[in-house]
This record gives sequence, structure tokens and C-alpha cells, in this order.
Amino acid sequence: MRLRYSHTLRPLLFTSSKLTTMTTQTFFHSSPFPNLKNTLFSQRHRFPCHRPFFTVFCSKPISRNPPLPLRTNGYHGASQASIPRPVQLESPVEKNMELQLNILKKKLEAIGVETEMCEPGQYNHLLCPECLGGDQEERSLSLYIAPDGGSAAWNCFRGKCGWKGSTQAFAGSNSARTQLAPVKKIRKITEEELELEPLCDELVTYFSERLISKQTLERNGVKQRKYDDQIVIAFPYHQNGGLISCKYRDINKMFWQEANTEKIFYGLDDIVGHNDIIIVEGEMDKLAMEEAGFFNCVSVPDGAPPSVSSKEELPPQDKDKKYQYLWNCKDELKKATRVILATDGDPPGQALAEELARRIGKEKCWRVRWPRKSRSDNCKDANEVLMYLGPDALKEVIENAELYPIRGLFNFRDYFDEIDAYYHRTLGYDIGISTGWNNLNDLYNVVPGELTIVTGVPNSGKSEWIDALLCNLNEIAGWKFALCSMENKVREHARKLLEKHLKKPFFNERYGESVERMSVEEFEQGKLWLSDTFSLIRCEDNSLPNISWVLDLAKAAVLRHGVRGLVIDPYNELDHQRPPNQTETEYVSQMLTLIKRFAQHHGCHVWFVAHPRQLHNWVGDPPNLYDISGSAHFINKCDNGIVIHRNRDPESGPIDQVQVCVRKVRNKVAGTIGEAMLLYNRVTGEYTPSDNNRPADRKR
Ligand SMILES: Nc1ncnc2c1ncn2[C@@H]1O[C@H](COP(=O)(O)OP(=O)(O)OP(=O)(O)O)[C@@H](O)[C@H]1O
Repeated sequence: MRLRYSHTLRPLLFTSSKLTTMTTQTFFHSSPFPNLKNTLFSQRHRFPCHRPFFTVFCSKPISRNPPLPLRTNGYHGASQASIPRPVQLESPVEKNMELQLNILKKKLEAIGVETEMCEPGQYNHLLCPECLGGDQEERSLSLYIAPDGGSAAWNCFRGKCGWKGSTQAFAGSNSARTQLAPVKKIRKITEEELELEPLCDELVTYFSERLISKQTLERNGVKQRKYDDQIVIAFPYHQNGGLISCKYRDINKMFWQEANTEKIFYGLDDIVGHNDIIIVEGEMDKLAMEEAGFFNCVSVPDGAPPSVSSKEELPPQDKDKKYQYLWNCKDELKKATRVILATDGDPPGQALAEELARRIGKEKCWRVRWPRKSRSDNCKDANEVLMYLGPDALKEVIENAELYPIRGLFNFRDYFDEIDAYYHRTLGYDIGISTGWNNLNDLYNVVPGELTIVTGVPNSGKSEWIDALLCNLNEIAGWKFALCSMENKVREHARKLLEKHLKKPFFNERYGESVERMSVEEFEQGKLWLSDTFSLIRCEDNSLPNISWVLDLAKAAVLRHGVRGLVIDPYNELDHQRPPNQTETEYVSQMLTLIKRFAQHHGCHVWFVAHPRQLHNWVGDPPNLYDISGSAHFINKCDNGIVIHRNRDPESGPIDQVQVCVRKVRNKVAGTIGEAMLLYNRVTGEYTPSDNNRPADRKR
């Protein structure tokens, strides 16, 4: 049980004769009652255990006597043996140790003891299914399985649990749970038996310093109890008006609860019939809520866990020991339409809210935001809000409760920061960067996080155009890129990029004509630019890379070099093996989903080159995006679809003319459908806008 109360008012020492008020410093460092804590602890030993003490694991020396035969009903709640002992079985089963070990393990597993790693003849340290090892999740259950696998005995060493018992493989029936589970005797208690008394004036004052009124204390039946000359606060837990349990709080803010009583919410009767229920983390918070006018409030009995359980699945109700108080009133919770989780603002408090919400159903849970109590600190719970800001502020906290977040379910409000940045254009580039060719400005702009599919018949200049675009984007916005261009030899790719960057040919021979070749100095400077601007994704061995491999490396390039664009050229150079039951259409759809997720997640633009299928009776027109071989998903899933086409017939028009057909633009901020003409400079590989916006006439 983890209870965390740290109210900042002066702590008090309660004695039956008088109640002494001290400063915090005095209280912690020079208590006039050095033995007080010990006294309280020893007193408390009458209460802390939730189970009766058994003596199976008492500290006597190991007996040399032959082991006592175990009872045959399978469960021993209280053996007198000094340590768990192997049990001799006189039956044919003796011959089959494996069988009996399996049966034994099944019985143990039926009561929640995980035996997978357990070996016979050894002490195994496991998580106790009764207490789950407390907040620290200690492996506090010591389980001993006899060497022959025929019997087992266990004990949880956590003082607050102490669960112990033993069983045999072949004793009784196999319905182990009912036999093995310790029969807890729930005590019936009365205020008289507990010797609860009305609060003394000093304690009433103590509460009033926390702004809890006498009226609230009386309505909730808050009492006191004497332990010799010490007084502790008693919070009686009621259900249907009857006393179910009682929790005590001493001067050291230590808590303990009546043993062998049922775990219920504190204030349970107050939520009966209410549509709105508030759940808080401590009794003081429940009382504080009342001061703000909220009676429909309960407190958890056991405080908060240190963190949210790592297990995704909730345990079955009967094994969900820590939250039995919830299951004990599941009808009330079911009837409620709104459950406001007002647990503490610290990480354990938030973990508690999450655990409660998982069990109650997040769809009807709400949560609160604790207001500031100072410039640097927030209030951490209801009582602090009451003390620092007053009842109206606490009322406001509850009235302003927000829907409890559900993973995957959002509101636009959750994205307002991002939407603001988009509106105010503070992130740059969100409405897209110009390609650098002004006649394309209305048609296509490069938006981070989008996917552009580029297609065109073979040799149409797709790769050349993308390279030229990257050089422009680098010049305009300093973007860096990852290139996965499997068709290109690295040195050829370097040549093409350098020519565009330096606007000079790499060689003079054949294509350089009379244009001055790039100098050695320019070449050296260009190499530095290449290294700085591009990351190469290449599969150096003979195997073809698959899309996940490419995206993983692209992610590394984003994180390591800050690349803003990825080119995958072309699609057919990737490995596209798919499971036999998956169609190519399904495969393409999945692959494009992966690419788009990568693009969005890293704010990286992706250009993906895909070839059209073989076109029959082709008359030289630009292909259609639906002609892309593989699947219509290329056009369906991309943000932008571009066809690069060029005239190859000198009689139809200039052959350096390149047609950029923007066939799909999903985001109207980025552009629109249309065509623009560029002129290709064969010497430097540069493109410039063409004055002639008419495509060449094609021979038919
Ligand atoms: N408008 C043009 N005029 C003349 N040659 C061009 C033109 N555009 C590109 N080229 C040349 O065509 C060749 C192929 O270009 P590129 O590799 O970019 O085509 P591609 O469409 O990517 O080809 P593939 O489909 O085979 O991958 C290059 O040598 C390039 O210099």
C-alpha cells in the first residue's frame, strides 16, 4: 500500500492528555517522543496484516523428523512445519514425477502462481498473486516445490500480505482455485469494538487548519482512537450505513487499516444513485470536496501505484487484488455517466487515474487540472486547492474537468498549437516551397511530409528533373536529401548533380560542346557540397533492399543529417516479395502507407519514381497516372502525381522541351492540376521555364 500525503500544514503530535503543535522542523528533527514511531508501529502490529498469521514459515530450525503427511483436500492454510517440506506420496504416481509436477503446476497456476520457471527442490521467488508484491512489485512469494514434484508450499514475505499455504498434486479434485485460495474471513466490526471516540477539540482544530469543518467531520463520522497514550485519527469506511473497515492515520502520516476487512471506497454511500462521481486519492481530499459542495465523492482506500502496470491486459476481476474496492461497487460505477478522476497531480496520482480509467472505461472518465498555488508549483490535490485557493477554486477545478484522453481519439483542440503555427506560418515551408521554376509556382510546391509520385515513359527525364528540383530546393531553402537511386552509378549521379549545381559540364567531350568545363577548384568545392547535401542509401551487395530497409536508413539520415527530402528511384528496383495470400494491390497500398507515415512523421518530402506499364499502341502522349504498373493505389494514395514527358521528334517541336504534367494535387495550398513547360539544357542538365507553354504536336 502506497500512501502519499504531504500536506504542508504544521504537523501535530496527538496524545490523549494533550495535543502538541510543533513546527515542521522540530517535528522532524527533534521529536520529544523518540520512541513514538516505534510505539505506534508495535501497536499497529495488531492491525496491519490482511491475513491471519500462519506459522508455516516461522524461524524454527529445520525439523529432522520425517515429514508429516499432508491433508488430502489439497490446501493447507496453517501447517505447523518449520519450513515447507517435500511430501512423500505413496501411490503409483510416485513413479511418474513429471506427471505429478505438471498437475501440481496447473493447480498453482489456477491460483495465480506463475510456475513456468520453477524447479522442484528449490525455493523460487515469485510475484505474489494476492498482493502483487505491493507498490514495488517485489517478488515476495517464496514457493518451494518438493523434489518429486508432488507438493508445494508457499509464503509471501510481505508483512502486509503474508499469504501462505501448501498443496499436493494428487490431493482432492483439480479445481485448485477453490481449494487453494486462502479462505479469508472478513471480520464484522463495530465502532464499540474498535473503541472509536469522538474527535477531541485539538483534532477538530487540526482539521479546521486544513479547512475541513466540524460539520463535514461529523457527517463522515471521522473519529479518533487511543493507543495507550497516543491518539490517531480514525476514518470509518461505511457501506449501506454499516461499518465495513476503518483506516487510521497517525502523527507521522502513517496509515493502516483494520485487517481482514473488505476493501471499499471511502464515502461509498455518498455516490449511490449519482450520475456524476468524483474519485480522489485520500480521505482528506474526499472531505475537502465536501467543503466545495461535492458530496458525490469517494476516496480510494490504498493510495496510488508508483506507475501504470506494464501489462496491457487487465487481470481478471478475482485476481485484480489492488482494485477490489472498484469491483466491489461496480454496479454504482456502471450506473454513473461521468466519473471525474481527481487523483493527485504527481506521477503516481496520474498512474492511479490511468488504472482507474482502464477499469471504469475511459469513455466516461474525466480528469482535472490542478491549478497553480505559486509561480512554480501546482496544487497537487483537492485539499491543497481548498487550503491555498479556497472552495470556489476547487469547485472550478471540478467544473472545468476535461474528457479523459483515449489513445487514438483526439479533438482539434489537441492540435491548436500546430494549427496556430500553420496559420501564422511560423514553421516555414508549410504552404510549400517553390520548385524554383516560376511557371510551376501555381501548380506544384513542395510541402514537407507529402508524397509525390513521379512517372513517365522510360528515358523521359524523370530522374534528371528530380535532381534539378533537389538542386533548386537546396539553393532556395538549404534542404538536404537522402537518395535511394539504385539505377544510378554513384559517380554518374555525382556528375549530374555537380553539373546542375555548378551550371557547367563535368566533361567537354561529346556533350560539353564549347561551354567551359568545371575547374578543379569548382569540382573540389562541388564535392564538399555533395557531401554536405546528400546522403546515399545504397545496397552494396547483390540483394535488393525492401522498403522498410530504405525507410529505416532514411530515418537515420533525417536524425543524423537533418535531411528534408527522400528520393526513391525507381519503385521496381526494390524488393517486392509479398506473402502468397497478398495481392500486388494490397502490397502497394501497404508500402505506400509506410512511406507516407515516414514522410509525415519526419516532415520529410518523398519523391517516389514509378514506371508506367507497357503501353500498347502508344502514340507518344504522356502516360496517365493510372498507367503506373502495379496498382491504382499509386495515384490514390499519393499527395501529388507528376508525369514528366518530353518531345523526341524534332518535327513536332523543340526536343529540349520538357512537359511537367501535374496530374494530382491533394492539397490546394500546394498547387493545382495543370501543365508547365521547361527547357532542358543538355550540357549542364539544368531546366529553365519555357516561354512556349504548348506541348509539341504529336504525330498520330
Ligand atoms: N528534354 C530532354 N532532351 C534531351 N535529353 C534529355 C531530356 N531530358 C532528359 N534527357 C536525357 O535522357 C536521359 C535519361 O534521363 P533520365 O534518366 O532522367 O530519364 P528517366 O525517365 O529517369 O529514365 P528511366 O525511365 O529509364 O529511369 C539522360 O541522358 C538525360 O540527359
